[in-house]
Amino acid sequence: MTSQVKWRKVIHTTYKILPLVWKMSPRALIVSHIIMIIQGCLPLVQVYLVAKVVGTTERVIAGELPYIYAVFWLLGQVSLSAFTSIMVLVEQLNGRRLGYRAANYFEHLIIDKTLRLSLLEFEKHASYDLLQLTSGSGERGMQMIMTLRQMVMNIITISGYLLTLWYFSPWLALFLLIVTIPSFLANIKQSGDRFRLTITQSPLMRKASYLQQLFRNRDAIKEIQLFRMGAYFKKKWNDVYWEQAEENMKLERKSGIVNYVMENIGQLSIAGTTVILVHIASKGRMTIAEYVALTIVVSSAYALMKGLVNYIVRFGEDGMYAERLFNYLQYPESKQQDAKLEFPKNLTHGITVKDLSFTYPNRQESSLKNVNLHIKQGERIAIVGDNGAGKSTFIKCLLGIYPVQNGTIFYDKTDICDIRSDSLKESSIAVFQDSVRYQLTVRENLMVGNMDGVTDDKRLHDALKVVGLSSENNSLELDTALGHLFQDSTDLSGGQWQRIALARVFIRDASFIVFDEPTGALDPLAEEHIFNKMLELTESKTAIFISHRLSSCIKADRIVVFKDGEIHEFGTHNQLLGHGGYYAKMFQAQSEKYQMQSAL
Ligand SMILES: Nc1ncnc2c1ncn2[C@@H]1O[C@H](COP(=O)(O)OP(=O)(O)OP(=O)(O)O)[C@@H](O)[C@H]1O
Repeated sequence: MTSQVKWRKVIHTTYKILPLVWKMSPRALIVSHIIMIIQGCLPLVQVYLVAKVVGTTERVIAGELPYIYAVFWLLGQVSLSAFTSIMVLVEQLNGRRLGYRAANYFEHLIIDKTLRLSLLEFEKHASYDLLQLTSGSGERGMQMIMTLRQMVMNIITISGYLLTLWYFSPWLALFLLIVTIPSFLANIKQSGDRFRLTITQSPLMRKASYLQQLFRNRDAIKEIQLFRMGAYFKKKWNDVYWEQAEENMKLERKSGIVNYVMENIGQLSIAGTTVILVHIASKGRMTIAEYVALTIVVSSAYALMKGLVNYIVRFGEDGMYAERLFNYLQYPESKQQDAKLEFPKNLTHGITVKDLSFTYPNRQESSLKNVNLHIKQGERIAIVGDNGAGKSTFIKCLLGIYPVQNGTIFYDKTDICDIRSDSLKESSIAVFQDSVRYQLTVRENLMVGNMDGVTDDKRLHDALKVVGLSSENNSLELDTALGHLFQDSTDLSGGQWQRIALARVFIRDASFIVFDEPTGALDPLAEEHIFNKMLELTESKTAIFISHRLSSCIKADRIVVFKDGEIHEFGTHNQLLGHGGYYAKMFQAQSEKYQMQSAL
């Protein structure tokens, strides 16, 4: 993102935002504009009333008018002030309402867009940053509209003031306009500096906030205390904090001096204008009442013009932030969005992978290289291999989480690229080693497996029973809130959270099931029990298990060994042992470990 306010972009963003705001709440926008016009005219009426009060009082003192006339105009002034306050209140409430709606509406746009983006986009640093930067951009967009409104309101009032001054002397109006120019230029310059600093500081701010958050995260605190890293992280945060604060203070000092000079120039300008007024009055071309009213006009017009400059600057800054929202919304979407076909209802032929290669966006080397594999319908495949061999990447491609870059994947005869994304997700289910621990109820955590089955308590209880979380003596209630973030919630152990994730599979009728090391935190008996249940469940289904515990893989129909992104070996357990290759070596190493442990 550019670190300068680009006015062409700001205007472009305004064009895009205005129709959205209109769509959100036309009534609130109309009300807002009517109030804006009224508010823009009120200061002129105020000046008129001041002139009337002073003029009438003068004549009352001179005995030309009865006392009641002065009271009448004073009452007019009080009524106007009450009316102005009501307008301000109505506008504040209306503005708030528009603000809430806008924040909500823009957040909907961001969430919907996020759901349509391929996960691969988030692997790219740039798009991840972009998502981070969208936070608050909706509010900035709304702020832009409100600022624009304020600008128009100021322009209406200023025009009225300038016309009034012009009526008495065009020089008055021109002088006032000219003296605002330095303040305008200084403000634009300051705004550019401020915006540039915010953008260049953004990585620093994120780092400071990350380090600060470490001290607010339960798991991180555990490690920090245990490894006595507190002082180190605190110093790291402190350094980043002050680096950022020093830069801010430097800019604030500079701005403070410029503002001081501008303020004094402003006061001198008002004094200069008043001298012109005195000169005109001395020529007998205005009354005392007009003189008083015009001095108010001069100081109010100057203040409003200064305000206008600030609004213009803020408008530019908000526009640049709001532009991020549109950048994000324009991000290329997953190609899967255009796919039209359904996932084959009952797989008959199975899954065929041809020459599949995959490279992560931020890496040079491919994580999958020309993978070829046919998985028959109803086959249970175990995938094994070293860390980083490409197992998870492979199944993410199979599940359509990552788009196919090179090669093809067929479900029966249908190319994965032609299968509608929601149909693919409906027909498959996967449990990962790092499943999300939703800080919600047990029921909601299970819902992730099957939204429709959420009211079928028996089915949910049965699933909990299979994974050992519901027994006659000790049962997890479906409406128990889980986690540690909210009051009255119960946290689970790592293994119990894994069981929750596994239970999702047992409430879903998917034809293709994937387990990506989801049993690492289970005790051996539970793992054996759940593994047998998984085999039962997947009896006639196509399933893939990724596991580092080779003893669990023996029962699989076939084992695929991944090495450096390629299929190194595949066959049944006995075939691979007989082959005496990498699998046999790994199996031997694990068996020896168990034998040694049992000998001890
Ligand atoms: N998001 C990512 N961005 C860049 N590279 C990645 C990403 N995820 C994985 N990789 C790289 O791709 C390769 C394959 O990773 P993958 O996660 O598929 O391995 P794995 O076999 O599942 O490993 P493990 O057994 O440790 O889970 C590794 O070299 C890894 O560093």
